[in-house]
Amino acid sequence: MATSAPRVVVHADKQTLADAAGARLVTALVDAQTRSPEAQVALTGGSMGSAIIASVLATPGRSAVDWSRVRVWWGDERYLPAGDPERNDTQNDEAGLRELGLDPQKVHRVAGPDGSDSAEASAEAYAESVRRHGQGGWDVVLFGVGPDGHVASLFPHHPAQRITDEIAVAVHDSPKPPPDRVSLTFECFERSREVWFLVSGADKADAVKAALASDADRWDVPASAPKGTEATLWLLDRAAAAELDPGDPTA
Ligand SMILES: O=C(O)[C@H](O)[C@@H](O)[C@H](O)[C@H](O)COP(=O)(O)O
Repeated sequence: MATSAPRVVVHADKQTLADAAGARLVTALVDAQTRSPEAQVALTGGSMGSAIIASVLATPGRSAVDWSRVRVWWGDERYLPAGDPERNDTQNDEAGLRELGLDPQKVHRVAGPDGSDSAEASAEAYAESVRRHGQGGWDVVLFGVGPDGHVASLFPHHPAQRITDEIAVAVHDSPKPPPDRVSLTFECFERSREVWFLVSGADKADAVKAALASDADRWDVPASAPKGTEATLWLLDRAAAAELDPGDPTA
């Protein structure tokens, strides 16, 4: 599948980055709804995953989106009971997701131990939901990036990232707590029109540099792998961009 080369956009600070990405997301969803009846977005956990939702909520133009026609997914989820404060969806809810006017039937949450027998069963059920309701692929996939270069719950040198021919996988022994997670796979992310990495802070600067290196290997730096078919955007604040070479064509 054709992929789009990464492009870097640097904002002054974390709040500006979140606000610009929030406005960008509103526009992307309006565009998606002019192409097809439903827009499909995959959200992320972590600090930027919540920050962009809070910014969308504060964007005046958000009413231009028909939120009842947006399908929401998560690139990964921590395998914890519904409502657990450590779950990505709970954190997104607290940031304002519930206030957007989404149709709860179209908000696809990953089952935790209260709704599935195992992380494997949860991953299989999630994959089935994607097959049933996400056939067209994602309009926008949001990723945070860890200081180790992970995306979603695909970690460097972790066997789960080697799994192909699956839509979603169970992840155990995650180096970032909690240890048990469910993640969409690299293969699944290939079905993305636009992939956006939202990265803030000096502790991420080395990971950003490594992911954008022309010889980056996904086994070492998972964030180097996902690419959109139409756009691959690295949306950074200045601190996260600090290690990029100003002469770099992507910078
Ligand atoms: O479950 C998670 O923790 C996330 O899905 C993870 O992939 C996150 O997005 C990155 O670790 C960045 O997190 P921060 O933005 O908090 O650094």
